[in-house]
Amino acid sequence: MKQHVVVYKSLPADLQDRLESEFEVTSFESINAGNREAFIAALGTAHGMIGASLPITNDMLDGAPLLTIASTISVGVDNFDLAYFRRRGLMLAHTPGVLNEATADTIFSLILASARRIVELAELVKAGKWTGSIGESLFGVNVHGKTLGMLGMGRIGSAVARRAHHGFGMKIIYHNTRPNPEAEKELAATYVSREELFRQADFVCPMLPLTPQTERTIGAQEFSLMKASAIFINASRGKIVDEAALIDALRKKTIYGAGLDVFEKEPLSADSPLLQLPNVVALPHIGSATHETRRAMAELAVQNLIDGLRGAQPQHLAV
Ligand SMILES: NC(=O)C1=CN([C@@H]2O[C@H](COP(=O)(O)OP(=O)(O)OC[C@H]3O[C@@H](n4cnc5c(N)ncnc54)[C@H](OP(=O)(O)O)[C@@H]3O)[C@@H](O)[C@H]2O)C=CC1
Ligand SMILES: O=CC(=O)O
Repeated sequence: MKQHVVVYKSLPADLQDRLESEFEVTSFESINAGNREAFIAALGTAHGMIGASLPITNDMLDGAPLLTIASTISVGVDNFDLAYFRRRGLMLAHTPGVLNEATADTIFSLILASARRIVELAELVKAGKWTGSIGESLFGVNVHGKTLGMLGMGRIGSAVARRAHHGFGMKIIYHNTRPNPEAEKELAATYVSREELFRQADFVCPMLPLTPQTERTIGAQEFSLMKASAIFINASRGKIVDEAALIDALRKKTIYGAGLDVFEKEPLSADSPLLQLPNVVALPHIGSATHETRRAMAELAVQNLIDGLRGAQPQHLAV
C-alpha cells in the first residue's frame, strides 16, 4: 500500500505530480479556519507532511501516529516543537542554503530603502507632491563606508556581510554564539560583544533563528544602546524583538529608522503603529520570495520528504 502524504501549501505542478506518482496525496493550498479540521483529520493517516507558514502544534501531531517526517519549505523551524520531534523520533527536514542569496538581497534592499528613504520619497512622487528639489529634511544617510553589525553570522548573515564588505565598503562587526573564522578572513569582520555591536553599528541586523534563547532577545535595553543615527533591520523573525520597545524607540527617534520583513504577529495588522511611522519600511515577509528561490526550496523540501519516506537520510534535517 502507498504511503500517505499531506501537502499543506501549494507546490509547483511537476513536484506535486512527482509526489502523486509515488504516494497517496491529500493536498491543501493553505490551511484556514474552513479546512483546519479536514487537515487534522488527514494527518490521522499521514506518513509524511510538507508545507510552510503554519504553526504545527503537538496536539495536531498526537493525532498522526504513522508520521515519520515533516518537511518544511523554509529554513526556519520555529513552527515546530523540536523537543516533541526528538521525543517521538520524528524527522524534521528544512531548506537551508538555497535561500541565502535571495534573502540577503531582501535584507540589502531594506538597508538601502531605510537609509535613503526610498519608500517615503517614492510615495511622495506618486502622490504628485514632487514640486521642486527636495529639502534637507528629506535627505537620507549614507550606506557605503558605514558599520554593519550582524547579530548572527550564519549562512544568511554571511551573505549580507559579503554584499556589505565587497559591494559597499562597509566595516563588518558581528556577534555570534561562537566566532566565525571564515567571515573574519573573507570579510575582515570583527567579533565584538553583543553590547558593543548595538553601540557601534550604524545598521544593526539580527539574523538569528527563533528559539527559546532568542525570543525577545532585543528590547528597550538594546535600543537604548543604539546610536540615534542607527537603523534597525530585521528579516529573521519578529518574535526575537520586543516590538513595543522598537515602536517606542522609533517614535522617540532614539534610533533613526527600521527596515522590517518580519513581525511579532503576521500578517501585520493594518492598524499597527509601525505603519504610521515614516521612518519604517515594512515588507510582507518576502525574504526568499523570488520565483527561482521558492522553486529551489520546494524542490529541496520534496526531495527531503521522498528521501525520508524511502528510508534514506534526507539532505537537511533540523531534527
Ligand atoms: N525573512 C525571511 O523570509 C527569512 C527569514 N529567515 C530566518 O533567518 C534565520 C537564520 O537563517 P540562517 O542564516 O540560514 O541560519 P544559520 O543557522 O546559518 O545562522 C544563524 C546564526 O545565528 C547564530 N546564533 C544563534 N543563536 C544566537 C544567539 N543567541 N546569539 C548570537 N548568535 C546566535 C548561530 O550561531 P551558531 O551556529 O554558532 O549557533 C548562526 O551563526 C532562520 O532561522 C529564519 O528564522 C531565513 C530565511 C528567510
Ligand atoms: O522565513 C523563511 C524561512 O525560510 O525560514
